[in-house]
Amino acid sequence: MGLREHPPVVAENLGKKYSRGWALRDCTLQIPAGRIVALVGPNGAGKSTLMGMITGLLRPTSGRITVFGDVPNGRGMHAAVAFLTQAKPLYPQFTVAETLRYGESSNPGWDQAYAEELVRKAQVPFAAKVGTLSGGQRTRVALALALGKRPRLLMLDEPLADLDPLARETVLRTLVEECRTQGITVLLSSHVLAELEGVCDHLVLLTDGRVRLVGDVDELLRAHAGQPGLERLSQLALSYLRQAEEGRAA
Ligand SMILES: Nc1ncnc2c1ncn2[C@@H]1O[C@H](COP(=O)(O)OP(=O)(O)OP(=O)(O)O)[C@@H](O)[C@H]1O
Repeated sequence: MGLREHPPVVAENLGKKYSRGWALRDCTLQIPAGRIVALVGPNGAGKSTLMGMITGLLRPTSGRITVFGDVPNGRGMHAAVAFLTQAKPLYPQFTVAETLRYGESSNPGWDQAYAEELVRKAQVPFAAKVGTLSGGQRTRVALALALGKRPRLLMLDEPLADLDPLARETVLRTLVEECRTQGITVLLSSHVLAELEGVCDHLVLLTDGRVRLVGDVDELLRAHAGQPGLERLSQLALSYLRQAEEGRAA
């Protein structure tokens, strides 16, 4: 079976236990190709843990995970996956051009022309040192570095958290347009439910290390049709987050 026929992520009874207990338990889900997936859950729900197991940096304690059909081996990320976190590990002393050159030297499938086009679209000067850029500009460079790899799955762990609302909106819109055009599957973790509205077409909602809700947004909304106040993705997610919170308090 080719790369494109395997779903980007398949998890079966996946679990991760740290010294303090289970961070993720009995996680069974598929992330279908081409979707923009919202990964939602309160602090400590297990979102980063799930992403860590997709990258292979974290080993499962139980169950199984495959990424495009392969079991992550911990020896580096799957070539078809790019990962962007809030930390955006860019070298501040590098210029933007040097940063892209670094991307070229460390990624076999690197597309220099595409990465340059993304930087140009963002109007970030190639000669500027990364350390002198604004948060929004740095995010655009980090995004060019991630997309220049030509990934099939792009994972974003709260990458917009340090941006102002306008920059968030611009970066998110650009990102989604780019990924939809290229057919890239996106797994986007965010605490800002409103900004996922109209952007994400699939939802994975975790609470207390368990999958509470998963599926295409259309289908989930249809399944809750007729329930007032559950007409939108953000409302649906909020209602499940509240239920989990109330369950914990009871
Ligand atoms: N290295 C670690 N050692 C011990 N416990 C950990 C470790 N990493 C995460 N945990 C715990 O696992 C649970 C899930 O953490 P995780 O970071 O996956 O949650 P999250 O949903 O990404 O949270 P946030 O929204 O705050 O980023 C938390 O209880 C956390 O304290």
